[in-house]
Amino acid sequence: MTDSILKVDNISLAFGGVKALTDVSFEVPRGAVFSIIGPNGAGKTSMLNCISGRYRPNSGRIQFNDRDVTHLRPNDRADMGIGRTFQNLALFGHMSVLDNIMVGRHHLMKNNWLTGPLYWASPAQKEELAHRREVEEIIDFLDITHVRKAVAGTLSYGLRKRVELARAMALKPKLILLDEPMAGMNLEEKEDMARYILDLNEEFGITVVMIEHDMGVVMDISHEVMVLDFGKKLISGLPLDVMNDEHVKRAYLGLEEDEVMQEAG
Ligand SMILES: Nc1ncnc2c1ncn2[C@@H]1O[C@H](COP(=O)(O)OP(=O)(O)OP(=O)(O)O)[C@@H](O)[C@H]1O
Repeated sequence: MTDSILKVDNISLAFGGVKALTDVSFEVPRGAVFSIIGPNGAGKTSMLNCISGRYRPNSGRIQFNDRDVTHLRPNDRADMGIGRTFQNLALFGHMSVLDNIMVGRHHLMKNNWLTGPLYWASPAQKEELAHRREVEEIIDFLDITHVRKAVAGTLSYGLRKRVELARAMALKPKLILLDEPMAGMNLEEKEDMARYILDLNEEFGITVVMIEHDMGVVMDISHEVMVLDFGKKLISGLPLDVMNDEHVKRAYLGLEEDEVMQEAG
């Protein structure tokens, strides 16, 4: 039996008359890179928002590590180990890279503003140092040491996306939700980001659920792929099986088989 870190059962979500998701069920194996693909408006971001707790589904159930989290708030889910990045950049542009990443760390710190005035007491100081060390490790891992003191807003788009990933990793997630991590990137930046995603999956053991439009990337780095179409699940399975599925080719890709394979590089 597969060990699933995430189990999504019959999730439905509507905005007024718009059915964003209809009875979507799937499981994400622990340790997998799981990609969600589908045309614009298919419900991909809505699904991610249901998992992170930003949206409350109208019906269905979401289990994380065998705990029902359907009714938990986003912060509680973050505490349990669900991290995320957003489709649009959500960094504090005026703050340094280091401070932006420390924000991601905040919820792990026991010594908060209440104990802040006691900063000089050694436990708080030790804790701060330990956090800094782990954050520096992430900075090193993502090769952003050279910009750690830079103001985030001044960095290139590709670098800012990497800082955002660092901030999500700082939360020490067991599961990370990535909403189009490569959108707007050039080829080189995409290749770098794909490498970091694979490494964080393999080296840090973080399970990845990712929305991505670039089929080459999806085919390259995913262990499993799910296709959404008009809020419904079309299929999920191994990348090649999904790409070769007749419904997927017709409904989503609109490509002939040889073109599909070409797209996948
Ligand atoms: N907050 C919201 N209020 C109203 N409608 C919404 C909201 N969020 C999503 N929708 C609608 O739900 C449907 C699914 O949208 P969603 O953003 O989840 O799709 P998507 O697959 O992520 O699309 P894209 O690839 O364009 O990001 C769309 O019809 C969208 O207009």
